[in-house]
Amino acid sequence: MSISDDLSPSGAAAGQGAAIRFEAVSKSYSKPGGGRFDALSEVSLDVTPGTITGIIGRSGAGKSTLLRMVNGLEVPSSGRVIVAGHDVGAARGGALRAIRRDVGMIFQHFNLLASRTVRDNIALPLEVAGVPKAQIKPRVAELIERVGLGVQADRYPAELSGGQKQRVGIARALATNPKVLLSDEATSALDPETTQTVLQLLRDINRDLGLTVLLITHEMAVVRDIASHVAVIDGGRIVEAGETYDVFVRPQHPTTRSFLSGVTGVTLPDFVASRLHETAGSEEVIRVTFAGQHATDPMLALLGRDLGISVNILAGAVEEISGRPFGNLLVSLPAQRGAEARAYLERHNLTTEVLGYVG
Ligand SMILES: Nc1ncnc2c1ncn2[C@@H]1O[C@H](COP(=O)(O)OP(=O)(O)OP(=O)(O)O)[C@@H](O)[C@H]1O
Repeated sequence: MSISDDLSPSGAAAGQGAAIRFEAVSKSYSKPGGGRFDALSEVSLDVTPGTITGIIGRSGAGKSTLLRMVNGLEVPSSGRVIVAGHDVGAARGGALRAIRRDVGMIFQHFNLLASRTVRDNIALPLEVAGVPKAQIKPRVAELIERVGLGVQADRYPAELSGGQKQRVGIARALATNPKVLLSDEATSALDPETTQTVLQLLRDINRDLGLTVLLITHEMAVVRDIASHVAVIDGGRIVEAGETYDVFVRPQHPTTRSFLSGVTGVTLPDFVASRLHETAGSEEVIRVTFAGQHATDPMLALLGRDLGISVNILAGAVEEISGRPFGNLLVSLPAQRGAEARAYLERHNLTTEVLGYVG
């Protein structure tokens, strides 16, 4: 059942166009010793229908609080969360239940019932929704097929691997045909290989069902691998948001940069990192980011040819984000020519960032 079948029209005009809209959402909690603590401050974000959108932040940044507002598990202290045109915080009773049917959720620790088989875990939301038994059976079989658990259908959670448990979680979340799937660190407890298979399943579901996926994570690699859009949250505020590719290529905020330094290739070799300092030295160490068609351009060779500046390559990688090439190089060059070299590279649409100095 869709939300609109069940809800009063009062909120219907709100949040048009966005699958989920956060409108100046704040949340504060009482502190044990008195006073208030702001877990979220004035968060505004539109999640485009059909996208996979990642919210990334450190522990305590407010990710879970934000996610849990989408299905009404948390209520904003001020502001509104609009899902498919309806104000979640204002919904009660049948209206809130309808929203929850339209918003599936998967969890880091799977949250399966140990006493129920795979089949019966997946059936649970349908039972709760009052779906007739005769309809539950074929629906569960279809879901088991979709997540590739045919062999395990009659096993209990304790007999499954982490990846299989998460597949059950995904099937259960899809049972009521939601429009939105929330993912709360769904791959954080899984090894890298299993993570990739679960991310692939989420991608397939997003593509095949046109479902909007909103995921929270503290790993930029997850965002890179799956999300078309990303919002970076820091201290309860969104500090940067946009298409993943743009945020990777032109990160604006230091928090975004620090998340990116773990994934975009390229960590400084130890022998350079240990000598790096902030005050001027004879060699400047810079990060050069290449995007789109420039990823394969021999810009550093041109720098030598046009300006006579020779560059040492310290580390580098070219990868693909949202199907587009993206390269990242760490180089050192003579510090007295640094500004000139960076201006040249920027003129050729590369992005540069000074990391420090050696010598
Ligand atoms: N019920 C609550 N009462 C008081 N403080 C809370 C409550 N829930 C969350 N907080 C606080 O709000 C802040 C944000 O918590 P939240 O769980 O949203 O962060 P998070 O980014 O999801 O972190 P993690 O990745 O560690 O789960 C934290 O400082 C947390 O301690």
